[in-house]
Amino acid sequence: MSEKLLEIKNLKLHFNRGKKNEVRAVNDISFDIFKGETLGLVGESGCGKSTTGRTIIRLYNATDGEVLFKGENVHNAKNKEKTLEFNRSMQMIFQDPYASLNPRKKIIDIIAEGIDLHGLAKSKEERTKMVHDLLETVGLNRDHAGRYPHEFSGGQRQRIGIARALAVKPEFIIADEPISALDVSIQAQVVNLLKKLQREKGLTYLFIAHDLSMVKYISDRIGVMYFGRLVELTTSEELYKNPLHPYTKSLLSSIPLPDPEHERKRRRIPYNPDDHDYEENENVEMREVNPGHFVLCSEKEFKEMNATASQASTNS
Ligand SMILES: Nc1ncnc2c1ncn2[C@@H]1O[C@H](COP(=O)(O)OP(=O)(O)OP(=O)(O)O)[C@@H](O)[C@H]1O
Repeated sequence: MSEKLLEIKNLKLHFNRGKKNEVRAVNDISFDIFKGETLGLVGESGCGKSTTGRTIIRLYNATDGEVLFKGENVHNAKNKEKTLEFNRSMQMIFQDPYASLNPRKKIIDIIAEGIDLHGLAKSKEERTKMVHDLLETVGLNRDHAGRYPHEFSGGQRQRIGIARALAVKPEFIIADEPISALDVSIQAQVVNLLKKLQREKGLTYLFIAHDLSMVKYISDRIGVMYFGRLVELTTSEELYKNPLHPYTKSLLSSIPLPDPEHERKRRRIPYNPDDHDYEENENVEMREVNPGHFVLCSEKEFKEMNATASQASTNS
């Protein structure tokens, strides 16, 4: 899993740029996404997860920085064909499947939007067959093609959203809180469908979530965001076992524990951002504290983390 599908380099997205009240929704973040992996992106509401996803996929023009897809800059495509190819290769699944499905369109036309746009079907029959196959792929059936969005449950609508994304044979899918609007009983079904599709089609996911237990289950690696910054990035296992950034520690301590006895004693570890002078301190960057484990820190913090890590390994 070492081939880079996407490289996000010093990406920035500021709203109201140049004016007062500028919101640095994405503030200089860099990371790679490897082919075939699921990279989870977590953090509290408003930290910039959705804006990061939307900027990667070009729903927003980046204020600064680069997004490379297979080595090519997606914000600066060299011609119209390239732009269309990026549009096709990178798809998005949204949180609220109802809001993202046109209520006046039949399911067949919703799913076939991308097929039509990219001219992927040679005939009407082929278009219909493609939609029928897609419906079956996502666990629905061909009879659903002639119905309208309001005739479906939340989970079924999300399956329709997934079929629409798959219709153009993408390589990379951003799933932006795809299960948060669904009943808990349905959430695992949709996540399992996404995992199955990933295995079968070799898809790569950026999975945006604030439910920390579900994101652990689906992700190979997880990035933690705080106020527009990526503060930590490592494998799911390592993140939960050995969180290093104080904000990650605080965020993980907010997860309720299943055992009522432990849950009663659980306290959220406070996080004080004033402990880090990130805006002023140019010395702060993502540093690799352990192999593959990146933490946003100053050189001083980096040395302290390394000293703690070697102390821990001496003691064990
Ligand atoms: N279109 C916009 N115009 C101005 N500010 C925006 C816009 N969209 C988002 N923001 C601001 O950018 C910041 C990041 O928002 P974003 O939606 O990316 O966060 P998030 O982590 O995805 O949150 P949530 O989990 O609530 O979706 C927030 O301060 C938000 O208010």
